Order: sequence, then C-alpha cells, then structure tokens
Amino acid sequence: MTFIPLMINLNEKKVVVIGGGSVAEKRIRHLKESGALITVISPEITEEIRKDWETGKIKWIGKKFETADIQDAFLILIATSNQMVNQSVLKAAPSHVLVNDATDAHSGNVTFPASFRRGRLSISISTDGASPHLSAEIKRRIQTLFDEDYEEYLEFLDKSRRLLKQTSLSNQMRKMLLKEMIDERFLNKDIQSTTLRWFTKMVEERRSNGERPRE
Ligand SMILES: C[C@@]1(CC(=O)O)c2cc3[nH]c(cc4nc(cc5[nH]c(cc(n2)[C@H]1CCC(=O)O)[C@@](C)(CC(=O)O)[C@@H]5CCC(=O)O)C(CC(=O)O)=C4CCC(=O)O)c(CCC(=O)O)c3CC(=O)O
Ligand SMILES: NC(=O)C1=CN([C@@H]2O[C@H](COP(=O)(O)OP(=O)(O)OC[C@H]3O[C@@H](n4cnc5c(N)ncnc54)[C@H](O)[C@@H]3O)[C@@H](O)[C@H]2O)C=CC1
Repeated sequence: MTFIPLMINLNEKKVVVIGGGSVAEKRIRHLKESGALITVISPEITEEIRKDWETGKIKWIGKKFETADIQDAFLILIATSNQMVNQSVLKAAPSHVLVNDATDAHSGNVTFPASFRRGRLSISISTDGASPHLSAEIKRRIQTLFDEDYEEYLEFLDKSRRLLKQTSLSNQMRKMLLKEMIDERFLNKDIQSTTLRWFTKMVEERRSNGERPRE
C-alpha cells in the first residue's frame, strides 16, 4: 500500500481543524487559498488564527474536541499535541472522510507534501512521512530551477494550446508544435507574443475560409 498524489478542489468544502497551535496555523495559511470553509476546534488559538477569525476568514469554536464536531466534514486535520485527543478524533472520523494527522503520516488517509506554485504550475514533494525536512530541502532546490517567469509561461502555453485547437492544423502538427514550445527559449516574452500572433492569424484565416473551428 502506498499513498498516491492527487490534486484536490476544496472550494466551499467544510474543513475541520482540531487544534489551534503553530501546525494548525501553517495548514490554515495554506488552506485559505483553496476557498475551503474552515472551522477550528480548539480551546486556544495562535495570534494569526485569531486574526483570521476576527476578519471572518475562518470559524473558531473555542472548546475541546467532541465527536459531533467532525460529522459533516469533508476533510479533517488533526493538529493537537495531545496524542489521546488525536486518537479519539481518528476513532470518531467517519470512514468516507479525508483525514490528515499532522503527527503521523500513516494514521490518516491524506498527507501534506512540501509544495510551491508558479501560477498554474504546482510542484509537490513527499517522503511518505520519512523526512519532512528532506521534502522542504528538495523543494528549495527545485524552486531555483523554476523562477517567476514560469507563471506567464504557463499562461502562454495555455493560450497557445487553446488557439491551436481552433486551427486547421493536423493533430500530428499540433502535437509537434505543443512539444516544440516546451523549450527555455519560449520563456522569452517577445517569442511568446510572436508565437501567439502567428497562431491567432491561423485561426482567423480558418474562420475567413468559412471553416468551423474544432470542438
Ligand atoms: C506527515 C506530515 C504531516 C502531514 O501530512 O500533515 C508531517 C509530519 C511531521 N512533521 C514533523 C516535523 C517537522 N515538519 C517540518 C516541516 C514540514 N512538514 C511537512 C509535512 C509533513 N510533516 C507531512 C509529511 C511530509 C512528507 O512526507 O515529506 C512539510 C513538508 C509540508 C507542510 O507542513 O506544509 C513541511 C515543510 C514545508 C516547507 O518548508 O515547504 C519540520 C521542519 C520545519 O518546521 O522547518 C519539522 C521539524 C523537523 C523534523 O522533525 O523533521 C513531525 C515531528 C513532530 C515532533 O517531533 O513532534 C511530524 C510527525 C511525525 O511524522 O513524526
Ligand atoms: N506536520 C508538521 O509539519 C508538524 C507536526 N508536528 C506535530 O503536530 C502536533 C501539534 O504541534 P503544535 O501545533 O506545534 O502544538 P501546539 O502545542 O502549539 O498546539 C496544540 C493545540 O492543540 C489544542 N488542543 C489541545 N487539546 C485539545 C482538545 N482536546 N481539543 C481541541 N484542541 C486541543 C491547543 O489548544 C493548541 O492550540 C505536535 O504533536 C507535533 O507532533 C509538529 C511539527 C511539525
């Protein structure tokens, strides 16, 4: 049995965080980007979590964990430093719910990798719980290989791909061009604009010939 990587859409999904310390804070910082509806269950919370609560970004219930807190959750994050509490959350979690245990990779069914984004490019590293430090170190090394220019490059690749779908080029030619653009010289913004102009022209020519665009 091994954990496999998945990307997840948490928009509007209920995420319940048990615990309000530094680990919970780190997770919440990350989760806020996802559009999840975050509820924190914890008698005490950090300054940063308190600010999120005061500004309405998250819900906080200032009490100890009880089974009823997690019954309608989509994802449960266990982040207290009390192993007895963590065990009782694990026991109470419905079997179909996603559970992350920050204190033990294998006791839940999802783990958090080290990750970073460059716009629509996202890169994640996991060590199956063996060494979070190594994940973080590998992330730092990979970050230097993919600089901020990748954000725009991804947008360029997306636009190009959409335009190419609307041209009358053969599938083979389209694939060849898409592959050709996976080259460092296309990180250059001038080359990007020239390429997009060329693709746009091909689409317009197709339209003016009265041909329907591809579906
Ligand atoms: C299972 C998992 C939790 C999950 O999935 O929720 C987990 C578990 C544990 N972490 C522990 C400790 C530390 N974790 C970090 C850092 C990170 N931990 C992250 C993920 C994960 N950590 C998941 C597995 C990821 C994988 O498989 O590689 C990262 C990658 C991502 C993130 O947290 O967002 C993030 C780096 C982010 C970045 O920089 O990018 C540091 C370093 C630091 O803080 O600087 C330390 C201290 C040094 C040390 O102990 O190694 C302990 C022991 C606690 C204790 O001793 O009390 C446990 C429990 C255990 O397993 O023992
Ligand atoms: N995944 C990771 O990256 C890391 C995980 N850890 C693990 O995460 C655990 C938590 O670490 P920290 O956040 O630093 O601990 P912490 O001590 O700062 O916070 C613990 C939180 O749990 C809350 N809590 C205690 N009893 C509770 C209960 N009955 N119900 C609800 N909330 C309760 C407290 O109010 C507090 O907010 C540690 O046990 C550690 O093993 C630690 C470092 C990194």
